[in-house]
Amino acid sequence: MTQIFAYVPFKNGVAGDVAFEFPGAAKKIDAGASVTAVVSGSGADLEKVANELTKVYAEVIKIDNTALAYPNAEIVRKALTNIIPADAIVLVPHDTFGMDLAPGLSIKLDSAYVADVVDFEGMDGTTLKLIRQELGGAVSTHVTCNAAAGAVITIRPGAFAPVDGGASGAVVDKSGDAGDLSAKRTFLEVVEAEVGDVDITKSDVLVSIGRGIEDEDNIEVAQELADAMGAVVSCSRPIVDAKWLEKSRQVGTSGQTVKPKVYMAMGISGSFQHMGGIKGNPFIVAVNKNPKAPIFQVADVGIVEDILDFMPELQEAIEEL
Ligand SMILES: Cc1cc2nc3c(=O)[nH]c(=O)nc-3n(C[C@H](O)[C@H](O)[C@H](O)COP(=O)(O)OP(=O)(O)OC[C@H]3O[C@@H](n4cnc5c(N)ncnc54)[C@H](O)[C@@H]3O)c2cc1C
Repeated sequence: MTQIFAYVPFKNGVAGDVAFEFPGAAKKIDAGASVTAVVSGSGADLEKVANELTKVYAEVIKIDNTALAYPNAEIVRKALTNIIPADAIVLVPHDTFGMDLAPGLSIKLDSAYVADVVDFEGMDGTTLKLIRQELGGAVSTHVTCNAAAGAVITIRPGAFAPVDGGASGAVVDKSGDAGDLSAKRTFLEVVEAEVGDVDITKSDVLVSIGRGIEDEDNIEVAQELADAMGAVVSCSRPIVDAKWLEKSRQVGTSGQTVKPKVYMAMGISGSFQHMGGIKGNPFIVAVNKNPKAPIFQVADVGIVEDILDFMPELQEAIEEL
C-alpha cells in the first residue's frame, strides 16, 4: 500500500486551506493509500492545528520544537528527513514556503521531485501519473514519475476539492525523532504587509483589473464601475509593479487572499499565482479579448470583449436599473 505524507503549514494556529485539499489529492494517487499529516511548530498553536487535522486524517504526526516555531525550510527539511520514510510519497503545498522546502527534501530523501501538480491519474505499479499546467495554464501536460524510491510533489493550492471531516484520527508525537535542528539560516522578524486605503479582503464584490487595463488613466473606468456596483477595485501584480495601484490591492500568492462573493476579472489572464489568492469559490465573471485566456477555464461567466468597451456599458446599465 502506498504511504502518503502531507506536510501541512499553518499560521496563528490555523492550518492552511491546502490541508483539507491533500486528502482528495492522495485519493487520486491511490484510493487505498494511508495518508498521514505532518505538522511542525511549537507550543499551543501546533497542538491546536494537530488536533484540528485529526478530523480529516487518520494519523497526524506532530514535531514540537522551539527551533520550528518559525517555518524555516532548512530546519523543517532536517526534521522531515529524519521522520518520513525514504520511499514515501510526500505532498507539499506549491507556495513560497513549499517551493523552498520541497526540492531539497527530495534530494535528502533521494526520491523523485515533481512541482506544481494540479491532478493525478493514479499509480501504475511504481509509476505515478500526474498532470501539470504550463505556459500560464494554456497547456496541460501529462507526465509520469518513477516513485519506486518515493516522490516529493508540490500541489497547487485550490486544485483539489477540500474535504470536510471524514476521520477521527490520532496525534502521534515524533518530536523526539527530529534529530539535530541547528541551521545556517536564521529567522529575524516578520514584516507585516502594508495596509492601504481600502481592505480588499473584506469586500463582497471585487472589480479586479489586470494588464488588459492598458493605461493608468483607464483605472478610473474600473473605479466608476466599482462605485456603481458598490464594489472595490483590486488588481493583478503587473498593475502594482507598474505602481498604478498600491500593493494592498494586489490579489494573489504574493498579494492578498480574498474571499468575495463576486469576482469580476477584467483583462486578467488567470495565472495560478493570481488565482491562488481567490478563495471561497466566488462567482467569477471574466472579460478578456482573448477567447483562449486560461481564466475562462474557471470563470462562471466568460465574455470575450474589450474591457474598455465593456466596463462603461455595464456601469451605464447598472445606473439605469
Ligand atoms: C513568485 C511569483 C509571485 C507572483 N504573485 C502574483 C500575485 O500575487 N498576483 C498576481 O496577479 N500575479 C502574480 N505573479 C505574476 C503572475 O505570474 C502573472 O504574470 C500575472 O498574474 C499576470 O497578470 P495579468 O493577468 O494582469 O497579465 P497578463 O497575463 O499579461 O494578462 C493580461 C490579459 O488581458 C487581456 N487583455 C489585454 N487587453 C485587453 C482588453 N483591452 N480587454 C480585455 N482583455 C484584454 C489579455 O488577453 C490577457 O489575457 C507572480 C509571479 C511570480 C513569479
